[in-house]
Amino acid sequence: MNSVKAFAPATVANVACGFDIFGFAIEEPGDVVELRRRDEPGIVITDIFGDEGRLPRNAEKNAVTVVMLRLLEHLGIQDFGCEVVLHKNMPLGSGMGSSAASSVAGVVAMNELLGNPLTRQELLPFAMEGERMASGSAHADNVGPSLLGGFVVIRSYTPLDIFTIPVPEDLYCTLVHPDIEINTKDARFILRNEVSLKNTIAQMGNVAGLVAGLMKADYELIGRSMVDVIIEPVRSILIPEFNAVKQAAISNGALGCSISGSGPSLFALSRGMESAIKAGNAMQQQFAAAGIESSVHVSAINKGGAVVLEK
Ligand SMILES: Nc1ncnc2c1ncn2[C@@H]1O[C@H](COP(=O)(O)OP(=O)(O)O)[C@@H](O)[C@H]1O
Ligand SMILES: N[C@@H](CCOP(=O)(O)O)C(=O)O
Repeated sequence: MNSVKAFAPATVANVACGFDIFGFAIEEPGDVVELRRRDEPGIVITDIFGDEGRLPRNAEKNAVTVVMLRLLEHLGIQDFGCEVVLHKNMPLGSGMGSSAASSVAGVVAMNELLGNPLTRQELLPFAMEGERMASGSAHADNVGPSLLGGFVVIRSYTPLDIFTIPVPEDLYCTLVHPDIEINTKDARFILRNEVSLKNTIAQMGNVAGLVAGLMKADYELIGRSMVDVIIEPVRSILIPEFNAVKQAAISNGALGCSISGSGPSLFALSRGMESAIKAGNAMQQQFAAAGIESSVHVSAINKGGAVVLEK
């Protein structure tokens, strides 16, 4: 095989109460990567579209290629050469798992080009290395769902224990990206290291409630459990109009609303697509009233994750 094209979707990490342990992918947008074998050794980024020239062309510094380098090292493959073209289909520092989508598309495409030596689950640690490079932390709540699809739970990081749980068929996500940028590294740096016992108890109740609500298709329970008493109060300060936009979503029928990943995007979950569209319109209008442009994506939960488009 000489060339491969792969797609990896955007993701919503944390899902309110599950900092670093919950995430799901949406259908669109997603990054697309094209790999083409070349005779000379080395991984070379030949083109990146959609990044306004902002992303590094150095393979060690770009999330899409650093994962390929680590995979080749692990497999003991030397003198391998390929050209990489990245189609960057989402903004950087968006809270939509932008770096993760590149890492996952990169590692899936490379694995395919090599004849699939590793399973999807086995690719996860390599995709996490892209997150380490981009944000200083190898968190799996974006790369996990982008790679595997479904609603992902990371029970443990050491050892890595990750699984998916079922979600109700009629559950829809509204993802609203205001036209501002927040770096995940910065948004992690401002978090406190200590959590009170009172907040730990509240958060654990909501984590349990959200898992049970999703598995039992209990929409009311899902909504009641989308409460984050630890991270959201700190990070929401970085997002202009956060409270008003969240309120707009809930007043317009969303089950719950919180920060997507480290922000600035907000996500809401709703029962049914119509309700999700209505919440999205209200959220966008609220941002617009404050002079902030935003884009809205409405999607079911993506069950399959990354896909090989061509080979
Ligand atoms: N292929 C890539 N796509 C997106 N960001 C990348 C990529 N490669 C490196 N980065 C770096 O990662 C950082 C953005 O990642 P992050 O803040 O996690 O964004 P997001 O919250 O959207 O995932 C930026 O510093 C960017 O330069
Ligand atoms: N759990 C991470 C998720 C970051 O998501 P991103 O989409 O902002 O990269 C965190 O909250 O830091």
